[in-house]
Amino acid sequence: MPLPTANRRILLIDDMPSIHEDFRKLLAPHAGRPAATAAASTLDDDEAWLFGDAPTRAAASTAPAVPLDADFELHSAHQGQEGLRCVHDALAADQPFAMAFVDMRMPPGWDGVQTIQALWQADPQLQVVICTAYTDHSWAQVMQQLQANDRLLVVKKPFDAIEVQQAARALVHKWSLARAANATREGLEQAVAERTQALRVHERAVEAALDPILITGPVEEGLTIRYANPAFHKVTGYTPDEVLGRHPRFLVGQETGQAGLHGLGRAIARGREGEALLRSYRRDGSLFWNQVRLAPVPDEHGQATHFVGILHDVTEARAQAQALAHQAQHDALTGLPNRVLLQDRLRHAIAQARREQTGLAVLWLDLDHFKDINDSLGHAVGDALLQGLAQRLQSAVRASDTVARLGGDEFVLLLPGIHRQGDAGTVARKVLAALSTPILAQGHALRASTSVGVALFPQDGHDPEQLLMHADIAMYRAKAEGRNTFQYFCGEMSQEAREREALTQELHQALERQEFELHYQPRWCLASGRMTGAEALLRWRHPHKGLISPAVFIPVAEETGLIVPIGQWVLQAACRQASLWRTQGGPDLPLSVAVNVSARQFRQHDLRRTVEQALAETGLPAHQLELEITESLMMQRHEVVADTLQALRARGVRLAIDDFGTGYASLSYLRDFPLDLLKIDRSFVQQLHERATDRAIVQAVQSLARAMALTVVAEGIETQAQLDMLRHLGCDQAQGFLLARPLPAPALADCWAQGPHPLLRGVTAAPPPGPT
Ligand SMILES: Nc1nc2c(ncn2[C@@H]2O[C@H](COP(=O)(O)O[C@H]3[C@@H](O)[C@H](n4cnc5c(=O)[nH]c(N)nc54)O[C@@H]3COP(=O)(O)O)[C@@H](O)[C@H]2O)c(=O)[nH]1
Repeated sequence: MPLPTANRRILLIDDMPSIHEDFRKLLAPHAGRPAATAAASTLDDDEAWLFGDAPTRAAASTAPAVPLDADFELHSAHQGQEGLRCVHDALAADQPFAMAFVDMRMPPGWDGVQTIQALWQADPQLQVVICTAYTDHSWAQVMQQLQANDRLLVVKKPFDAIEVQQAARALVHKWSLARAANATREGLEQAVAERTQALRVHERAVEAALDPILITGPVEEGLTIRYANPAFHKVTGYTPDEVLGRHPRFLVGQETGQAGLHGLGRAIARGREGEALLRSYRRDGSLFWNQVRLAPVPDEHGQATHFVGILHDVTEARAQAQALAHQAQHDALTGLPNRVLLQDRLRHAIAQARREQTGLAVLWLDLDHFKDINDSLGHAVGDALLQGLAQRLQSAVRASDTVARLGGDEFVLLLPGIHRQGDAGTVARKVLAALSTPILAQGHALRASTSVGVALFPQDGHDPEQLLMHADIAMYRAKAEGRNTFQYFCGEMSQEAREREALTQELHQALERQEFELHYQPRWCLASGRMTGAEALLRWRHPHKGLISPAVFIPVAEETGLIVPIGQWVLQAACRQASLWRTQGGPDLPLSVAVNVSARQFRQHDLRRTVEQALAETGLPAHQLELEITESLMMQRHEVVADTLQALRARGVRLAIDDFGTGYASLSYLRDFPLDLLKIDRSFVQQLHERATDRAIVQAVQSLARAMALTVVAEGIETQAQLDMLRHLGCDQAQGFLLARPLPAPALADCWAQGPHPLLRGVTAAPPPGPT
């Protein structure tokens, strides 16, 4: 530490003014003298100037003064009290005196001893010279009273100039040294205090840390534990006493071959930091995942004297991360792999198939009529069905196969190691068979038939996207083929899929551009031969392709949901037309109009409101509107369908079952639903002559309907023979190409105007024939 700037401030306390003069000459000879004089002075001049011829000076002159390299700064006080004030003032101004010359006898004030005691009390650093010719006390007593003789010199009068100067020089220098030593000591003390506090902070941090911390000795001493913080005990269950002196490896139990341990070992050997994830064990034997960070503590030569190990129990975080990863790759409802994981597995399976020169199959499954179940029985039942289905599928295939759910009712099976196309078909059949037994879903035994599309690697695609797309396309074909079946992908299907997509786009546009129109197929009363109503049949007047049959686009409209807005339009247009006929023909033209309503319209739309709106806007009496629904609709949740039908019926709308006899529903719906008409499907009509069973069915339907006061309409009559037979069988009404094809609205009005149908004029219905 550098010496503080030299302090040459001296305080002289003496009651004799002449003494002050003498000291000034001796210690500050240049003060008040012109610089040139001072520079030119010689030793003799100085002596003469200093001591002159005063009595005390005569004695002093015996020891001539040495020229000073610099003046001292001399301050005067003539009494002890005054001297003390000077010391106080100097300290307050942060300009302490380095030393003081104090006269021993200064009547009437304090004597030298009292003065010095007071001065030291104010400034313990002050160096003091007692100046005296004699003393009232012995020197031993003086020294004993002052008790600090290392800061005290005695100069006896008469003064020796050299002695005074040397005392001044020496004590001023001593003051500076003492001051520097003090500063150094204080600095050191402060550094030690700060360091101690810093250590306390670090120690506290280690103690308070939530993560376990271990400190070991060096490798040479076996890397044994020297310290374990409280968190170590909390996390592992081991007390410090149980671990001190042990190698930290004991935490991994028998699992000393862990890769992480090798990594840490290398870091320790190189004296570097290391990190590893270790399977570790608590005192109670339970596993915890331990993220260890190890840091050497090097000495001044870079040698590690200790290692600090910070342990982090990541068991929970790891479990959460794993759960999240699982969640990201699995379907929450069924727990099956989702699309992300499926694609990953598919990529691996393709790579493996390539390596092993084998094949694989992708089966795309879509539940038949799942939406009906979901909407009619509720989502909880739908979910339970999907869960049951997931289990069924898993047990139908091998553990090495993947069953994934892509969402909704779409599942995919990935079958690696398929060598022949037939093998995939075998699995598809197995799956269909597995689903043939009903699945119990929240108390409902549901038969979940499915349509399956099969795509094979390598022939149907080389990457996951292509294979999935082609399996999906094949599934659509399976659906088109009547569902509950499977189809292999073939090239032409891609074309079909593209066409279906294009058709969907065009249907959207058709709705916007109002390219739809309705044709009306009349229905005739077999007894009177008069037209009773007409079935509204949708047509699409395509700007380039001409008139398109609904058979082409209705299935796509149903699939895509477009049937809902299209159906709304049909209902409006049919009611408007029937109302127009009524206006034109008056009450004499009480034609009812029949509108086909698809199951999807029931599902996705508030049909009651649509019907109500159509009737209200067109003014058509409700009893002139007939809604044709299919038997499959009856399969849906009874109460919902029944409620809607009841409400419509209560409103006066008539209800007909279309294609009667082709669905799978139980006949109980005839009892449960408020029906008005049964329309016998044309498949029974067309072979009436060839098939006695069809005749029997028609006859049975007729009897049933009569018993339930329902009107029976036979549709699809193409020949006179069919007409005759139906008349014999007692049908109420007839519809078919024989009588009239679907007609544009104006043509239908003309047809009505012609009165009873020529083929039905003057004929009365014959009694039903006997059994054949
Ligand atoms: N949801 C809706 N479905 C509709 C609507 N309009 C029609 N459709 C359905 O489209 C299917 C095909 O209808 P279309 O081509 O109009 O055929 C109808 C008749 O033309 C046809 N028909 C009538 N008589 C005969 C016949 O003697 N021979 C014969 N081969 N075909 C005949 O039958 C169809 C009417 O059938 P159906 O509805 O079952 O009474 C068809 O399924 C329509 O339902 C619509 O607006 N919405």
